[in-house]
Amino acid sequence: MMTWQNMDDHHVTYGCLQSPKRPDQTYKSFTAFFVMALSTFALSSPAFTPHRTKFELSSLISLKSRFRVNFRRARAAGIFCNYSCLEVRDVCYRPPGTQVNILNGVSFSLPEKSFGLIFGRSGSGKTTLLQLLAGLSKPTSEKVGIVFQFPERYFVADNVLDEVTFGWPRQSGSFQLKEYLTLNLQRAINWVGLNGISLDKDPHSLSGGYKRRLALAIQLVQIPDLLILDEPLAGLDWKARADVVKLLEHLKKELTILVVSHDLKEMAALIDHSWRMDMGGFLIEEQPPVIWDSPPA
Ligand SMILES: Nc1ncnc2c1ncn2[C@@H]1O[C@H](COP(=O)(O)OP(=O)(O)OP(=O)(O)O)[C@@H](O)[C@H]1O
Repeated sequence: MMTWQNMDDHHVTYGCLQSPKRPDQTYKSFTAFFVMALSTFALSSPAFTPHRTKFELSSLISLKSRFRVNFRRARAAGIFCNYSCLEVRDVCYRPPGTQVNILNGVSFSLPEKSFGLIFGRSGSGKTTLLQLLAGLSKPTSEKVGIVFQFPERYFVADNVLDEVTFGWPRQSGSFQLKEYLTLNLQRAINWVGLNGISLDKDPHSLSGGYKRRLALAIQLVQIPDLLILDEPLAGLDWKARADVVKLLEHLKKELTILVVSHDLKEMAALIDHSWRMDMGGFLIEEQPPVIWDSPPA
């Protein structure tokens, strides 16, 4: 296991982290996409204020080469990294200015095109893990889509089209990328069932369920190999919740999905693998206690 400590005193240790990826794909930089994802969704944790988001992005870029070194060492140490599997090994995290780890030796693997759920008590470190995965997965993954809690709070445009294309390259030299994104846009809109909605519509005027669909569509334009969702049902009424669950059921056939949620009963039918995050940031493979209407306090 290697230790990496960045300039801002984040303390992260990890052994190996590899995202789903087909063997025939070559590594490419998706910095533009990542900037788009993170600038669209300002992250809710104090560790990820917009100010910090900017810092994290620059850290990620500098982390890239170190990460590759670490990856090779991890393999040499006997950690198996399957190219069609998200593999996380021995991840620890301690925020700046603190002496206690929020995450402690977190390890898990999630096969391609399967649905993983992480559940656990408030404050156990679930969101922190997703934030870390969003950052650390960048150097080795083709495409990772991330939708954090209440993404609609961070919509910035006054029509659906501008919202989906926010952050797309504007300079003339990137025509090919724009063409690629435009072709994928229609597919993403169809995938989430937004095709009945006018692209002129103000995203803030959409219903709760449709706002969530829009947030998913923004990520799906890139056809991510891994889609990470933090509390995708939070704040929705029963109909919108049922619609989003149905949508996830559909997406699960196409993508690898990792979800953090307290809505265990509604997620139950989707789950292929699940883990409980215990206080102190310890992750344990476990079936969710679906007999409860809501998790115990
Ligand atoms: N930058 C930080 N500095 C100090 N403590 C932090 C920082 N970021 C998160 N924490 C603490 O880490 C713990 C885990 O937070 P996190 O948001 O990951 O929990 P969670 O399991 O996602 O909770 P919930 O289910 O309520 O969303 C909390 O006690 C939180 O206060």
